[in-house]
Amino acid sequence: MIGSPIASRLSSRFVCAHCRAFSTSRRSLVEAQAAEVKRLGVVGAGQMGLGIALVASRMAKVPVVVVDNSQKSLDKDKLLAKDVSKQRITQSEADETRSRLTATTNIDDLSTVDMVIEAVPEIVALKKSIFAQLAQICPPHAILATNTSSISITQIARATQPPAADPTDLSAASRVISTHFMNPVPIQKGVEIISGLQTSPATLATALVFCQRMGKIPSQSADSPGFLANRILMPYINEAIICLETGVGKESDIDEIMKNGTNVPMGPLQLADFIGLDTCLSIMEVLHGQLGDSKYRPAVRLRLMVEAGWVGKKCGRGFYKY
Ligand SMILES: NC(=O)c1ccc[n+]([C@@H]2O[C@H](COP(=O)([O-])OP(=O)(O)OC[C@H]3O[C@@H](n4cnc5c(N)ncnc54)[C@H](O)[C@@H]3O)[C@@H](O)[C@H]2O)c1
Repeated sequence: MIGSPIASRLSSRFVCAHCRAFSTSRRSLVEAQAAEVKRLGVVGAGQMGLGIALVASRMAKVPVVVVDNSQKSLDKDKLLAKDVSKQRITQSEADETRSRLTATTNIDDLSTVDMVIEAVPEIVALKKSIFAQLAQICPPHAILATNTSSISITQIARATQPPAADPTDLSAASRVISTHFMNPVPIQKGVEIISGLQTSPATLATALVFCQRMGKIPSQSADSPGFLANRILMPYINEAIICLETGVGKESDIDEIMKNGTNVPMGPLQLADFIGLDTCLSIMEVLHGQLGDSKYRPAVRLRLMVEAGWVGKKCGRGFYKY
């Protein structure tokens, strides 16, 4: 979809007055095609899903149904407490944001949403099974979005059709799209929007407009392994891990030189810990498997860390201890 009329309509930040007028008319075309999202569903209440739910509630002010198969993930008594104590948000804003969230372990509770965003772990079979269920449970107009970091949207969309179904019946598949939010969702402005082969222009328009209502700045990528953000970011992180395992540098030196030398808030190993080493490994496997180039081979140390269960900040240990 890169370069499509829809792609160009939102990239009007640095254009001349003439082009801006042109883009504005394109933007209204998109807005005209977009459906209003009055109620959102989120599947997976981990670090990304919870962030998406909070930002949608706070910024777009929509009720959000949050589904997770683990009650532990849904028990978030202290949600937003840190933001209140750091004065990033007032107590009443936090109360209002929380009041729009409904937590449940029952995926059938998504039967009344206009859009759902899936954020379960980066496992192909799991995502496919969730989308097969969403196609059955959600209303026939609902947008079915995934937060996948690397899995093909076309492949996920195909999972909404039973295996024996006619592949040209796009009633559900045309509503599948990726809204790939960046971590941490409340802070990062960027979101990558990726259409599969089956995605309709109306689905794209609805996703673009809703992400803007959430206060995000969408960029579009083709449905290609890793899309844009992880095609660039993950080989960088993987190379940092190879530098560590081959003794080119130790953790602190690798992170400090990249932090102080490229003006990023954290170095690649610390960033990997924040993303989750399990997620990093899954993405490298997708890049390696689907692009077939040995330059995407996951670092041996990355695989070992995941095997040890040291998957980063979320478990208390990764390249650093938390
Ligand atoms: N972590 C990042 O930096 C990052 C950034 C962008 C995109 N992503 C993508 O977002 C997705 C989620 O990543 P995360 O880091 O939030 O993972 P996470 O492990 O923090 O959370 C996943 C959640 O999904 C729940 N879950 C598992 N199976 C489920 C099921 N069958 N039904 C309902 N809930 C289920 C788990 O209980 C957990 O709460 C992945 O696709 C990942 O690639 C992650």
